[in-house]
Amino acid sequence: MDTFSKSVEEMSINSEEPPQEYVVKDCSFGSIESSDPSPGSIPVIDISIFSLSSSHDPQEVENELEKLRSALSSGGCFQAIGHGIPSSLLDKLREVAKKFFALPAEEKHKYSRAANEFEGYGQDRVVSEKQILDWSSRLSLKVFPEDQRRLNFWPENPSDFKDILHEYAVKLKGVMDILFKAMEKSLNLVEGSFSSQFGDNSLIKARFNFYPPCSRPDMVLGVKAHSDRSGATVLLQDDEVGGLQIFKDDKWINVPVIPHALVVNLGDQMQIMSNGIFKSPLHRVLTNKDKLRISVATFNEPEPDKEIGPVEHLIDEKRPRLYRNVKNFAAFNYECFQKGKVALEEAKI
Ligand SMILES: O=C(O)CCC(=O)C(=O)O
Ligand SMILES: [Fe+2]
Repeated sequence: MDTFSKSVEEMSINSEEPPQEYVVKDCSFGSIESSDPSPGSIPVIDISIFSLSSSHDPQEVENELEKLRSALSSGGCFQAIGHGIPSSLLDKLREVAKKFFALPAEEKHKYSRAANEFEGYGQDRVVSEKQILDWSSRLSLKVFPEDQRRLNFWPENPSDFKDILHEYAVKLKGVMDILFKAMEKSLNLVEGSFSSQFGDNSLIKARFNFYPPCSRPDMVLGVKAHSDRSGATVLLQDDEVGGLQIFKDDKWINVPVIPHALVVNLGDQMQIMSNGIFKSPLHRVLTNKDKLRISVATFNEPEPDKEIGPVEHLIDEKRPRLYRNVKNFAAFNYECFQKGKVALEEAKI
């Protein structure tokens, strides 16, 4: 068996030196050591204030909307508290994820992803020989629309995996709705300016990330620097182990672990819809020598066939249209990636 087909889980158990394919050589966004270890400036926003049932003072709401607008137009990222998803459910979601990744390899391979597909269990999609591989395994599942679920990829073991993911996804959809309304309000847009662009059958995809310990955290990344191709991404981090970093003001900033907060970062499609006002941040994940890390990312994407583009109200002489309309951005993004191009740049006018 060549090193290429060995899983990171296997290599981690044997404390193997990572093969060349995993070693980050020339990173155009700064080397791994260039990380700024100082506590960063990722804002924490109490989003309970944005919910319909909230009876807060209008000035207080206004202040929080301003905080949201500022977070999304600078770093493109914040930590949401007051989201209303019970802590016990978040703990259970991390628990079923841990149990799944702890299964024997043969058991997990029942859910293996086909080479050219995104759903299922596996590692990076390899598109070029020069590609540096991520030190992680993933399980990707489409959760909405519900009738598009491919349940053969949803683990039978642990037996409560499906129910817990479903319960989380339903609650998360509610959180996303609140967030989109707040984002629209924060830019004085009419309700639906962003959300209606997603269509009635918008997608929510979940990605369970597993980062086993790595003997060379100085040379290998859990996930290479990337921006998400989603509209918005909500991430449940590990409750103990950090590693996620956001590129902000030309520095890598650590996203602190707040066990029951949800990290919200925008994806490329919201940068397009907001005509570049909101940012889709570059982010990456460091590896850890001793501890494994788990995260669950959920991506909200427009219906693939729906054309999206900058909201008219955000285009004027001072801020001319930056992006053209695009559709099926996920496929477009993948195509660009294969050609070594950046999708967001290619969508520019
Ligand atoms: O594991 C994390 O903290 C981030 C994962 C991520 O960026 C992704 O799945 O797109
Ligand atoms: Fe990401």
